[in-house]
Amino acid sequence: MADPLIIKICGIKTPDVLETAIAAGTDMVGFLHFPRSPRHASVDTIADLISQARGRVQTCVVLVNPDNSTVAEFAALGPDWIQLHGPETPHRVEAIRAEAGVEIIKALPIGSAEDVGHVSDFHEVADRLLLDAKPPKGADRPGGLGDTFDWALLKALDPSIPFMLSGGLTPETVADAVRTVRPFGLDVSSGVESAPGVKDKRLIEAFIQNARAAV
Ligand SMILES: O=C(O)c1ccccc1NCC(=O)[C@H](O)[C@H](O)COP(=O)(O)O
Repeated sequence: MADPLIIKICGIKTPDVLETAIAAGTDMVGFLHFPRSPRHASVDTIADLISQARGRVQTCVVLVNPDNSTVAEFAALGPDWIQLHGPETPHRVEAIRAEAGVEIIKALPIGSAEDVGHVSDFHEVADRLLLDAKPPKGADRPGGLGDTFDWALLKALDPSIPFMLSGGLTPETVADAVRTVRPFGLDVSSGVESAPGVKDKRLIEAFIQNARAAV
């Protein structure tokens, strides 16, 4: 039997959307703290959402290049994961992992063969890797842009490195992504929204259903 596919619905900021994602069968949920994002949630909101999700699905707080006090503040809320979605170096990821005492997902931007070459630098220092589309120059945030990258670039990746796939996935494209790329997990944000930051129940359900049917 194939390993179960791990699905993470990212950028949840309200209790009702959290309930929708859990009922639809997600494995993980992501809460984002980055004020420039349409998916930004305050510390208090994230604390409440983590409490609501605890013991039901895995929770992940997404941070961008956080300082030590920010890491400590969010680690104290008791998420299962902290996702680092900025330009953190391998050394910094390792330090945050030790400091937080929480498992770490490192998101890595992929836009070229050179980017694929850097993935192995993070294999030992993070608990999971998330490969996402590299944002265009001048983008106001490093993720959640709904852009896809060229999955063929991943043919050059060391096959012993497991990863989650992200970047522009939608209910229409997710089955192809699962069959073509064979990631152990998926992450989605824009593709399950009706407008930036507004999650859509039917899109969440369709995404999860189509992803699981493709395994
Ligand atoms: O979603 C954001 O606005 C965001 C902002 C800053 C850092 C990370 C962000 N998103 C993190 C994610 O894990 C997204 O789900 C991932 O980039 C995929 O997004 P999308 O292409 O919209 O599905």
